[in-house]
Amino acid sequence: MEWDWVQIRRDLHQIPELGFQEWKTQAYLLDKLETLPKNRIEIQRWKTGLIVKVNGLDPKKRIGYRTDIDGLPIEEDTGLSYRSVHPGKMHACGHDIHMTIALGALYEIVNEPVADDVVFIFQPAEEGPGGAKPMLESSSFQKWQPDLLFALHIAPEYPVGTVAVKEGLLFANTSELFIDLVGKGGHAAYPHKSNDMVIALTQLVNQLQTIVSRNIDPLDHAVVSIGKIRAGSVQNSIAEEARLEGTIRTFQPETMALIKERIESIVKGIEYGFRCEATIDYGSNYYQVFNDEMLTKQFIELTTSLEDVTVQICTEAMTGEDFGYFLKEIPGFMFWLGANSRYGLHHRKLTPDEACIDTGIHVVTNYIRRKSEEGMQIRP
Ligand SMILES: CC(=O)N[C@@H](CCC[C@H](N)C(=O)O)C(=O)O
Repeated sequence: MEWDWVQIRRDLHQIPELGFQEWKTQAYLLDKLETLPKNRIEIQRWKTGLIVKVNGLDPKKRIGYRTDIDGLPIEEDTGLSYRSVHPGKMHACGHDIHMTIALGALYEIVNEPVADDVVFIFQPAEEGPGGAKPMLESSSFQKWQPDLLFALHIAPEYPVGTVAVKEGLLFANTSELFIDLVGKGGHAAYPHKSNDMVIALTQLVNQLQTIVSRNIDPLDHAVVSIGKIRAGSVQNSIAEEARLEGTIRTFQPETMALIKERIESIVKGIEYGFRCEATIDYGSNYYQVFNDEMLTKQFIELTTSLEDVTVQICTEAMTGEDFGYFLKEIPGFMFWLGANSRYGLHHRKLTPDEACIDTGIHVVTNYIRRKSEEGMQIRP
């Protein structure tokens, strides 16, 4: 049976689910896989994710391809007829496209198998709390652990038909950041009898913004972004509690440690200065995405030879990806796939051009086929 990629993408787009809650998504993927010849594939469920092995004709190695499957807690504002039916949740990072491309490549390989086994990994919780690390450590993953692993991420800023990649560091080290402040609430007319957490929080936000500008070597790179703040409950009451939520990004692991040290000092100062109590939680931390040099070089060569695909060498980005944990253990790489959207990743109006799905399937399938033609070899 022929699959309609655009329809699949739209179906998935409508049902975004947060990390480790991707039950409907898993059921949808299983429904599709159910229609494939039973003797060609084997499936393992892992939490809300899936690991699917397409059996090779004469397997000498396992080639792995990974997609993430979760959505974000963002209210969609695209106005699309197939917009999210889950209020407050959206596929705003392109994982609906990623899943469709994975299904597409899987379908191609099932219909025209290669010599080697090909393992397709549908990984939950990339946006948080992080599915890659526990999945990598699971017995399900280890049963079919691939010898090499690759993945893609859509890139709204590149036109469709573009693959952007580089050897070595591609994505940053990341850490989430949650800080809670507790002071003393009271009537807005009696500020001297309270410890106002609105003031403490705004001071804290401003002071955190001095870390990159004043403590980090200008030749190094780092980001401290606060994406959400919350304090108080009503306009004429002094806020007793406040919370900020953000993220830290660095290219060097040591810079991450330095930033955390500075955050802790600043928070101590806020506690002292505003007579409040603070707690810091670093949430989930992701290891940098570091592309294997030889495999990336070879991927560039193999992809450059494709008609209608332009390969660009990009610079590293401050985005994070828990795919970095896989690459720490298994040789492989990640690349950007041009998706041409006026609005960027994590934007409520993100609208990737669906034409990128065909390019993605083509690039991924071509790499798997060419790699399998090499026999035992993993490295070029
Ligand atoms: C590609 C992408 O956008 N990835 C996310 C990964 C989230 C990491 C974590 N939740 C954090 O905020 O630190 C990103 O935000 O870069």
